Amino acid sequence: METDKKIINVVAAVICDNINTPKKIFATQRGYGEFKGGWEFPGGKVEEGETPQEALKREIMEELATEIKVGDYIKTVEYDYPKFHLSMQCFWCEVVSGNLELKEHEAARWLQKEQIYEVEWLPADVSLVEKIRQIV
Ligand SMILES: Nc1nc2c([nH]c(=O)n2[C@H]2C[C@H](O)[C@@H](COP(=O)(O)OP(=O)(O)OP(=O)(O)O)O2)c(=O)[nH]1
Repeated sequence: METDKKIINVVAAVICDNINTPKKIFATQRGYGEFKGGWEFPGGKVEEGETPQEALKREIMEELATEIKVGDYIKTVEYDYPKFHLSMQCFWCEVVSGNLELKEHEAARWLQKEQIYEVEWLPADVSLVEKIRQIV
């Protein structure tokens, strides 16, 4: 990793049907910006003073108008994009209330194990997706 590169700290929610026995995961397609059209796990940048869990709950409420429960930590993705270094903490999550309305995203899909590579994941997500595929 280049030392002069900006580090962006992000949290991502792997929203699943059931946190104890996940069989389906919720993927979203970015609706704007540099990575528009790429598929990801909803989430975003952690703000100062927030825990990762607080950041995730805030982001999912903003992006999907949905309240989530944040469960176990999955992994932290470290990925060097040309313009920044991404450090992304990922957690299993479950819907508590709300309907996963797409406020910012272009599209969304619930994916089962065998469908997981049907969408074009952002480059940073590939290692996470592989780990999840071994679990669901
Ligand atoms: N939320 C999320 N971001 C991801 C994933 N994979 C990945 O490379 N990213 C990148 C895309 C963005 O550069 C960054 C997330 O920041 P963000 O969601 O706040 O995105 P943004 O650039 O639209 O920020 P902003 O305009 O809202 O400030 O991390 C992922 O699975 N989920």
